Amino acid sequence: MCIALGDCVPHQLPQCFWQLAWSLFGNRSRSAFAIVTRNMDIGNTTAEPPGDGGSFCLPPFTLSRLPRLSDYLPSLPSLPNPIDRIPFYHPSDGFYIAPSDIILRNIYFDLSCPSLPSDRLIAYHRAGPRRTVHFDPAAVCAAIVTCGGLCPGLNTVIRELVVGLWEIYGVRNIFGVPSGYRGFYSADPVPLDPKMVDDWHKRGGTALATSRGGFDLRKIVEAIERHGFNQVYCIGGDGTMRGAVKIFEEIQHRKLYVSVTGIPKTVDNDIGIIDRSFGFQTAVEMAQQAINAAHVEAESAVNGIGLVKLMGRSTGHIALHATLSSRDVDCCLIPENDFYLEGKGGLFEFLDQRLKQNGHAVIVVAEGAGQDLIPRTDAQKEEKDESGNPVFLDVGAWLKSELKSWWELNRPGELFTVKYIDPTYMIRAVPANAMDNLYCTLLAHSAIHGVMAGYTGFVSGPVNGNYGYIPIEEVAIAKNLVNTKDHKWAWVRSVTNQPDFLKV
Ligand SMILES: Nc1ncnc2c1ncn2[C@@H]1O[C@H](COP(=O)(O)OP(=O)(O)OP(=O)(O)O)[C@@H](O)[C@H]1O
Ligand SMILES: O=P(O)(O)OC[C@H]1O[C@](O)(CO)[C@@H](O)[C@@H]1O
Ligand SMILES: [Mg+2]
Repeated sequence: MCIALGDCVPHQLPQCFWQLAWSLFGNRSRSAFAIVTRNMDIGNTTAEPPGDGGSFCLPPFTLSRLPRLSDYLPSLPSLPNPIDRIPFYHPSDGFYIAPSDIILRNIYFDLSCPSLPSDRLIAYHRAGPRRTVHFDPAAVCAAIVTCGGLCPGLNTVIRELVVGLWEIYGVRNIFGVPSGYRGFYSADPVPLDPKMVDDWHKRGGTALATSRGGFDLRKIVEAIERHGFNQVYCIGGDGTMRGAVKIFEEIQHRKLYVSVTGIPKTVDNDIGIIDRSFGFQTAVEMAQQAINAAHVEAESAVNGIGLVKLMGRSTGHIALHATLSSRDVDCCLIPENDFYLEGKGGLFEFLDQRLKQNGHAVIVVAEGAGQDLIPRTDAQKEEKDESGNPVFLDVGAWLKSELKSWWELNRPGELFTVKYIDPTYMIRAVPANAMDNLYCTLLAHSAIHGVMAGYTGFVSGPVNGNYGYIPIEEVAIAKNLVNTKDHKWAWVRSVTNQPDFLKV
């Protein structure tokens, strides 16, 4: 648990902190509280919880340093935020975010640990408009690019970048880069304005088009210079973020007056640090429709199995969340948890029991699960897509065929059917739902505020519900895997009663 205290005098902190903490949360022993003051004193206090009997000391938090254009361009213009002049906003006290406003990466701690690991004590700058900006709106030339696979909400982010830049900051030169990173050097930029993007949030896909591969750093940076772009918004997944890191580093190396920001996108929800990626909720909702259909098909057959393959290259978040929200699933297979088919504790034994009990069963499998079980040629082992991601074999089709062989061998002549549903692209090609649209708007506007304030090489995103600015390198390497040792996975197993697939 963490509390941010606004205007406390540091020496009064323990007293007022506990009063506030206790008024809010009551007597919860072993909760960790970080102390944050306006003058950037962070943590490092010893306080005794009333009635708890113990005392503890939180080490200081480390504020993750955000790159700024002023790191290498010392004489940038410093201008009042144009929001001051917009009648809708009336910026009041507390409207602008100060450099001392931070958010915490972790908000729970185990105080019984002898020393808290420093990588858990990280803080980030809070996202939002700053009092001064380092770009004159009239001189801004913004580029927006979408890379990697589709994800619900891509068009909303583009729309909100255009509308936010135009309406909030008065920027008039905004361009879409067609077809992903390769479009910087192989296509003409498309001018964008609010009228043109007006209904894009209602459309699936990306109106700018996307692609994999084609990352030629020299050509991309030369194109940025040639077109005069000074703000580059890269919307994409982990690969896109790694590419954005390289673009940012090269721009820094060349000392260019160009700010680069990443807006994390991935339907798989495999990007770390941020709470979740946009479009994920929408994808889970769509996945549930496929599970419903599989359940109806399975229930309506004799010894029916409904099999649904969902996206999730290296993570099973979609499968897990769709399973938990559906409650019709008998077994959820994800890449983070190996499984096996035959023998004691295997999938077949489990399904045999379920069919005897219920007459039907539903299996959800993430596309990256069980890949090591599927026989493949040497060429197939080496296959990669244009971005270098491994190409998977169809686990659903393989499982369907294995299930049929198993049944024919063990219960020949008895009725049995497997209905395989593959909604892979359907769950990501749809427009974002209401909550994802809202999320996309906040992401886009946070990114704009950070860029206008002169930050660069950063990603904006929600961390424990608060929007922050995170150095892009950190996001590019942070992976969000399903933790099969935590409560959520235990919850899946308790809902499905599926085996743990730990061979005994
Ligand atoms: N290490 C890297 N360095 C530079 N560019 C990269 C790197 N990895 C990927 N890219 C580029 O980023 C773009 C998108 O990468 P990729 O196809 O892996 O999708 P992604 O951004 O990870 O999104 P998703 O996985 O959600 O579909 C591609 O143009 C690819 O060439
Ligand atoms: O067929 P495509 O467009 O390469 O995308 C497939 C991949 O993209 C994702 O949707 C996102 O990375 C993965 O779940 C999936 O493996
Ligand atoms: Mg990726």
